[in-house]
Formats: sequence, structure tokens, C-alpha cells
Amino acid sequence: MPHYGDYQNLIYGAGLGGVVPKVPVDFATLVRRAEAAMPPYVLNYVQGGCGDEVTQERNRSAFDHWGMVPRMMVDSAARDLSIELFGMTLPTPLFMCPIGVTGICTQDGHGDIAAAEAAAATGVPLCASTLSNDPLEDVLTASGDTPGFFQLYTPRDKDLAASLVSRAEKAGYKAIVVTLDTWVTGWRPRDLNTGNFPQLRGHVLENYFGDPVFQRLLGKPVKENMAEAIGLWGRLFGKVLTWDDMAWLKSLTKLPIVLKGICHPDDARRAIDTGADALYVSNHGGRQANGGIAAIDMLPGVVAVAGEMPVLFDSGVRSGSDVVKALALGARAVGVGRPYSYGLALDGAAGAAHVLKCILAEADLMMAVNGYPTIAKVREAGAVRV
Ligand SMILES: Cc1cc2nc3c(=O)[nH]c(=O)nc-3n(C[C@H](O)[C@H](O)[C@H](O)COP(=O)(O)O)c2cc1C
Ligand SMILES: O=C(O)C(=O)c1ccccc1
Repeated sequence: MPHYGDYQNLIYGAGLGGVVPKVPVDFATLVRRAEAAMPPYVLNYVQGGCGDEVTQERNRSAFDHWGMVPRMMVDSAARDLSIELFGMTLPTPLFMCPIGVTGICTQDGHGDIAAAEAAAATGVPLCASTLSNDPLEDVLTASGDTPGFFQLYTPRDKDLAASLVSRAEKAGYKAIVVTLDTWVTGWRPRDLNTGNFPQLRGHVLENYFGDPVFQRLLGKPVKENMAEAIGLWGRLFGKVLTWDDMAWLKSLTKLPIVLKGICHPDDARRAIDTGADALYVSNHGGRQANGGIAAIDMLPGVVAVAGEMPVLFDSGVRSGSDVVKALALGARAVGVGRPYSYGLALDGAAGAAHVLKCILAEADLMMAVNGYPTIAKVREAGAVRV
């Protein structure tokens, strides 16, 4: 069993002088370095949230009012971080959240491929966004042996939605994560103040542009008609889904359907009743609705309804201790968003892999010192509101 905490020994060296990591090991330093290194339009897009960003900040600060209680005289010298998800055993409970237009996080424009290479290097699955710059097939190939999930922004055109889902299934993705909270983007002052839609520069949206149904709808070659292709994408983006669409969504695939953005316990109940296979608590990292409560504070209510059904979680996870707290509150798997984007910006695939390894190392060491040899023990210990 790998000991993720050993990553700190690599950095320290064998007591004989260590190495200064190219990318920082903590989030605060990582952000400062990313702020200095990233082109402003990319930084605004990645770092920004909606409104005055109070919800984004609350996502993070809410972790401070959850505390863990250590257990002593427990043999936690060996830790098992593995989880069961969608019929697979995964080595860790971590995954990379879907981040649209990740391509722009690396200078070569292929940040999605770099993120997938980080997945291959760490065993941490990437949930690939519909809005990846590179085609979903190539992104999964770059993930190597690490499984991937496909995030669906459901287009208004049902044939195009069906095409994206069937391509993802054919490519070998293991779940379809349907994002519910972003059929329109929220009010994002940082992007608006730059006066453009910064995400759409350069080589983008290959999932649409390479799709046979999209090409049929455009009716002319994409590459020579880029402005029209982007216009069509804009008109097709963002079907408003309701519970009545669940039967249709499920009819598109044999893969598990995960609903991303479920926060209210009544919605969790409805999701279960209409056939969802997993729930995903998230407020989109505070990028959609400002003024809401922190995502982590909504997790226990959804977990209480979910029973044995897996509950994924993201929004505000910045460290290994945040991961352990989310697991203690009942998450089956925990998503990291912005931190890996900053890793990509600072050192490509290696930078993202480093960020993930640091988070895993801290989580593993938390479990070691707290006397939690398994995730089942983390969950049993729970977290206390302080
Ligand atoms: C730059 C950026 C782009 C995003 N694009 C998507 C997307 O394409 N699809 C999606 O479901 N969520 C998207 N999200 C939301 C993330 O999946 C995730 O919910 C959020 O980043 C988690 O919060 P964190 O960044 O605080 O970890 C995006 C987030 C960021 C920061
Ligand atoms: O920025 C986002 O969070 C996101 O999901 C998105 C939505 C539309 C276009 C680009 C990104």
C-alpha cells in the first residue's frame, strides 16, 4: 500500500539536505506564485467567483468551523486511503474537478492533456469538462491507466447531448457527471471588467467543434467559420434541466449518472427517486450564486438522505486536512478545483501532480497522527462543529 505521506520525505531528503520544491506545498504560497506567473485573463477566469466572492471565501473559511478529534493507541502505521466508487476500487478519495477551458492554464494551450497526465501520474481521476480544449477522447487517453469521469454541460440540442454522452461512453469514461447549476454563467465581475469572454481565445471547445452533430448543425466547416462556430456554441450551451429530464438523461447511457450541484436535502431525495446513481454536493466553487452557504455545511444534510449512495463533494478544498474533514462528514470522494489549475500554470502536468501529491500527503499524515487507519475510521470519527 503506498504511503502518500512519504512525499514529505522526498522533499526533506534523508536528513542530509532536501530539495526546495519547484511548486509550493501549501495553498497560500501556491496562490501567490500563481498570481505572479499567470496571464491576467487566465488568472481572473480561474481565481474569480461571482459577485463580491463572499461565497467563494465562505467555502474555504467554513472548513475552520469543523474539527477532528484524534484517537490514541490505534495502530495507524499503515493507512489505506482507497475507496469504492462506481464499481471500482480507487487508490485515494481524491479527484480533479471539471474545469472548463483548462487548456489555457498551460502555455501550449493543452492544459487538459496536462491535467490528464497528472491523473496518470497520481492515480487521481480527472473529471473532464465538456468545455475541455482538447477532445474528450484524447483527454482520457492521456489519463493512462487512471479512470476518468466525463462532466456534461447539457446542450440545448438533444442530439448533440446524446452524441457527447455516447462519445464519452465509447471512449471509456466511467461516469457521466451532469452539472445542474450552470446553464447560464453567474455574475462574474472579474471576467466582466476585462470586457470579453476570456475563455474563448485560441484553440478551444474541441468537444463541440469535432462533434459530428455539431458539424451538421453548423452546416459548414468549423475551422474556416470560427466566429459562427463560437456563436452556435453560445446558442447551444446550457439546457435548463428539470426532474422531468432524468428519464431522458438516463436513457442516453449505461454509465452511472452523477448530479453535480445538489445541496438541498429535498433535491437529494428527488435525485434518488428519479434514478440518479450518485450525488455531488458543490456550489461550483462560488462561481455561480453569491450569498449562499458554504458547500461543506450542506454536505451532512445530503449525506443523511443519501444512505449508501455515493456523495461526491467539492468547493473550497485546499489541503489534506480539508479532504479528511469532508470524508468525516460523509463524502465518498473529494474534488479539488482551483489548486490543480495553479499547479498546471506553474509547472504543467508535474505541477498539478505535485499539488495533488501534497494534498494526499497531508491527508495521509492527518490520518496517521489522528489514529485513523482507514477512511471507514475517518467517517466513524466524524467531525465536530467548533
Ligand atoms: C476556472 C473554472 C472552470 C470551471 N469549469 C467547470 C466546468 O466546466 N464544469 C463544471 O461542472 N464545473 C466547473 N467548475 C467548477 C468546478 O468543477 C468545481 O465545482 C469548483 O472549482 C470547486 O471549487 P474549488 O475551485 O474551490 O476547489 C469550474 C471551476 C473553475 C475554477
Ligand atoms: O467558469 C466556469 O465555472 C464554467 O463552468 C464555465 C461555463 C461556461 C464557459 C466557460 C466556463
